[in-house]
Amino acid sequence: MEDFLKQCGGYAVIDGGLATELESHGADLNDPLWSAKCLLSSPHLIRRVHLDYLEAGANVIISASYQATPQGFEAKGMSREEGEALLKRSVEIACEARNIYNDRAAKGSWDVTKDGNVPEHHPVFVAASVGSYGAYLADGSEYSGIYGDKVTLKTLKDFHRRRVQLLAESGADLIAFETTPNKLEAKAYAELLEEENIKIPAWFSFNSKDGTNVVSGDSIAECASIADSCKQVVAIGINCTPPRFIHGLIQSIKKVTTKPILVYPNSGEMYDAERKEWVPTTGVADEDFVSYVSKWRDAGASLIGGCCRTTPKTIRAISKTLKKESA
Ligand code: MET
Ligand SMILES: [Zn+2]
Repeated sequence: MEDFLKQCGGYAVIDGGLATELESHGADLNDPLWSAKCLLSSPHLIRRVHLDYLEAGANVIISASYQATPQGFEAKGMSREEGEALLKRSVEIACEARNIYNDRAAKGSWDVTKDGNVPEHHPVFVAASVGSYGAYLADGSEYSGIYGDKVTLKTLKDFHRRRVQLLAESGADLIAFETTPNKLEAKAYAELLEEENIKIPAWFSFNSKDGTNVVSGDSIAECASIADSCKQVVAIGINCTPPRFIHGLIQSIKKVTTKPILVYPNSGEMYDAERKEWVPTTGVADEDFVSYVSKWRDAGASLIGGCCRTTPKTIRAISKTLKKESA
């Protein structure tokens, strides 16, 4: 990760919301598989959104496997082999987007973007997304972190094991454990990475709704410490959390780790778990989002991007800000 950050000029740009951007291109993700539904119906659209993020300046693109699980595909009537192939496909699509991007860079044949910017060629990592158990349940519990007493460390490890094994062999550069809502799940990830002797690095990213704790109420310091103790973890941070909470969370994480810190907040809009939709008007405008970027960087974040409801426009603005300041 240190080398990669150096190649990126000190700071890396993470992509923006994948699922919500797919939706704004007309994909209907009202399904337990969420963005993974597009692996079946419109892989070309996933590739296009990855490419849009790359051309906007992203150094890390995150695959469409957030809510893709062997268990979820099986529930759709697919065979084990079909489900596993689709999971790997999510990473292949991201790698294809990177190839197209590198190819265009080599030939200098960019699509000039709407605002007249010519993209620059930059290093790219493909991250394989792993959403939480709560994301698989698709009942909003990834934002409550409350799984009930029946869900133990073993339940979570068994649930995640196969997907993690598959993604580790998929050609991705790292595994992105995203939107982790509690410390039990962080512990499950850390133990799995060691038990399975996973060869690619990982990042652990948590979500918060109060700026002090992760969504379950577990302390961010405890969660970040679990990540810090795991040797495969190369970066620790926060995603899908309103921008206003990020600064304080970076400070809390910094107290317990020297590993790079990543942040990719959502647009600040609220998610209505019952209606399964984002409530507009509750968020911050792109310009306001970007005005936070240098503060996050100064507080100690070295990978910065956006999560749900952020767009290539947000990412382009983040990239410009970071570049300006490291120049
Ligand atoms: N990388 C995932 C996405 O943008 C993160 C979702 S957080 C609920 O689709
Ligand atoms: Zn999100």
